[in-house]
Amino acid sequence: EPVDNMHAYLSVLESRNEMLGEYVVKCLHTYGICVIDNFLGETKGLSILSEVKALHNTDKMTSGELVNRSHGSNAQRIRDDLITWVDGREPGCSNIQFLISSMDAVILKCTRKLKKCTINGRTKAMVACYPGPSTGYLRHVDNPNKDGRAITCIYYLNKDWDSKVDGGTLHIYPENESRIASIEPTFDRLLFFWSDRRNPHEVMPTAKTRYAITVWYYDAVERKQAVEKFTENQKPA
Ligand SMILES: COc1ccc2cc(-c3cnc(C(=O)NCC(=O)O)c(O)c3)ccc2c1
Ligand SMILES: [Mn+2]
Repeated sequence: EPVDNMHAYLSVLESRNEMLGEYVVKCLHTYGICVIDNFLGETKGLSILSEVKALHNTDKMTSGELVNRSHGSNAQRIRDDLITWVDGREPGCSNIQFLISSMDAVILKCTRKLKKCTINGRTKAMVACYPGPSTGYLRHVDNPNKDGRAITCIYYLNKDWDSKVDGGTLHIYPENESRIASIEPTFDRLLFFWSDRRNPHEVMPTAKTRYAITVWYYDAVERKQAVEKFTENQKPA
């Protein structure tokens, strides 16, 4: 019966998220990085990709440019990605919303098992496009100054991507490690890594358009302190 099938489907999904959560926790504790391939499957991945392309083609994305102010006028471009923030309820973003819920479902299975961090919230989803050709994004740390972000979660949407030809590899330089993690932004790939100084990383120049959707998960304690500090600084003297 359809209801029984739905129950069966949901229990399979539940146990898959349980298994994925275990894997993510183990990888983060061991390497600080975790890659899951074939996260949502071809059909769902393609429907998310079509929504992202629509955002790009209807000029919903703006330059995330973070110009290096210290260079003044001859500002050196650090990155040339286009971005837009979505919470998933916008029209034409229902598949992006499904992705965000799927990311949340895995993180929910991790949060009790992660040592020294309690995940209690997240940012909206940042839909990013590195337009080919692009300079990529110079080496940086997502959260260098304790703004509350604990885990970076990136979903890649690039079909038939060959980094030897197309570039766009994400290099992560885990501190205390001599090895570099080279992650190709391939279709339906999900990546987690600690957002703080443990994981400096950079996006190599890309020859063609490169799409990704990123969500940052907050650590409850660090986020509370960051918000308190921010509001403290906002109070008139
Ligand atoms: C204040 O407004 C903003 C707006 C957008 C922002 C975007 C980033 C960001 C950080 N990291 C990456 C990255 O590492 N991508 C790795 C990959 O795509 O494989 C990336 O693409 C984008 C950081 C700060 C921002 C601040
Ligand atoms: Mn980053």
